[in-house]
Amino acid sequence: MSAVPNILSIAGSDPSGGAGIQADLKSIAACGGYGMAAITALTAQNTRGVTGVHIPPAEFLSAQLAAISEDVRVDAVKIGMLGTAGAIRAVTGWLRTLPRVPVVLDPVMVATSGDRLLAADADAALRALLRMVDVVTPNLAELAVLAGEPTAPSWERALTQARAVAAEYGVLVLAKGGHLADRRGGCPDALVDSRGVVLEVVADWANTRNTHGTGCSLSSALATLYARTGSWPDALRLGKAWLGRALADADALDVGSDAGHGPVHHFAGLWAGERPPSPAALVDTWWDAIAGVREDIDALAFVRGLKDGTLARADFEHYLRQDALYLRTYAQALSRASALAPDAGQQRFWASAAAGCLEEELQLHRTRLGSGPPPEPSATTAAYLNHLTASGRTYPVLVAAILPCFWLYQDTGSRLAAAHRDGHPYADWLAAYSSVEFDRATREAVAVVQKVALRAREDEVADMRRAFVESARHELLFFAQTEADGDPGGSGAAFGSPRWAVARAE
Ligand SMILES: Nc1ncnc2c1ncn2[C@@H]1O[C@H](COP(=O)(O)OP(=O)(O)OP(=O)(O)O)[C@@H](O)[C@H]1O
Ligand SMILES: Cc1ncc(COP(=O)(O)O)c(N)n1
Repeated sequence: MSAVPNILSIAGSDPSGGAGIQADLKSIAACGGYGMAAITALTAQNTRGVTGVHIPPAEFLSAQLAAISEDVRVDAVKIGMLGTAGAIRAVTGWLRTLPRVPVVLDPVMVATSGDRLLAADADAALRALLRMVDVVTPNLAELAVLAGEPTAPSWERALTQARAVAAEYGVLVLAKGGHLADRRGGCPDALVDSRGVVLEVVADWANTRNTHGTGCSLSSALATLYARTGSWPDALRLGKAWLGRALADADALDVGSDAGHGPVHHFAGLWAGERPPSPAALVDTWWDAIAGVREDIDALAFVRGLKDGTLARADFEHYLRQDALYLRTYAQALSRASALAPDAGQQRFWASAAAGCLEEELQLHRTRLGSGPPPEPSATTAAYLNHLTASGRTYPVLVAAILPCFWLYQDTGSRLAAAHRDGHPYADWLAAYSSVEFDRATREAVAVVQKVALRAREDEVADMRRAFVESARHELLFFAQTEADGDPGGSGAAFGSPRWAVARAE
């Protein structure tokens, strides 16, 4: 069996190419699927609105669907504009003839332009179809119609409506925040079941008029990515990241007049050399993979003592001395990442992280330890440094190895920050790792590594993930080391040598 899933869109045609089956086929291809389309309706529309709708007989829709399923394995279905109750019945009848297949329903009722795309008498048929699908993806107005309420005035209310719809129809509801009036937070979407939110993802707002067809695009991306991953939350994470890229670059296309809403750029990532979204390349899944390491870090006597202030001063100073050694080499790793970076933005980010690491974090150590001679690295420190050094051969693996030091400190630091109180003996440490600046730097580091992972080859992505997990394990061991198991003079060969020159020469 091919690894490329066959995805069927049952939807209307938008001849201007931004919404409907045209958007679906582009989205399916961009997300790594083979796209098929059974057409429910022809619209005459452009970026400014719909001027006509022609609906072929429902029997002809049934004939298209039968022709497909008699010959082609269908791995997932996306349903968009249906137009009439007759078309909906044709689809429900056809779905009953199939073996179990994942279905995403985008309940297209009204276009962004305000034009009606579903007959008023089709309501009951649509509700019957709802019971047969896995996920329904209404916008705020459609969600309100399904819930039988006025449009939600807030995101919290939308989530309550989504939960009610999920319970009534036995489906997952993807509530979408694209039409939220309050734009202070990012643009949220949430996958909701009858018990509440399963996953919420928040994207930056794209500052563009060109949002025509975002709902069509997201729902077909979801169907495709579910067929590839077998997980609705993963499909949402990947689909939302992909759509964010398509929205961010929408203005690079020149489709329609300024008065209209143009399409998103479905192939923005692919044309820039990225691969179709892949779950392995999702940095969030790496983070999930180290959940056990994170729990172990929280459970360490060292971390608990750091939090409540009971940690012995000698243990903290031993840790700090090793950390000072570590940070000098870590700054070299950051500088090497800067040297290898493919563009000026990433080059600057890593260079400023290296400078920040040397200036601010080491300052903390100097204040605490004075300026005595550097100690020898313990075996634990040396092992971590050697891992960083060995990871320095390629940029993708290096930045993946660098990331846990940001992410785990930001994560641990933000939770320890709650323990901050006047007179806390380690207040300066707690403040350094829970600062707004460190949060921002960590978010940017995650975003850069995510960008690199999406461009990397599959074997490189696997190496990146391994390097990330390995660094996370070293972080745990680093926190866990105490004076007692340090081994001054041990395998500390890595420190103090021009390690990147060594790494290159190997
Ligand atoms: N300006 C924006 N910036 C970022 N994401 C957006 C923006 N507008 C819409 N989205 C995202 O696009 C997807 C579609 O959301 P929306 O709520 O607009 O649904 P829709 O109305 O069905 O779409 P359409 O505009 O195609 O009708 C969601 O993932 C939403 O979060
Ligand atoms: C054929 C067709 N299907 C769906 C939509 C909804 O998309 P949007 O709300 O972005 O206009 C549309 N305009 N045309």
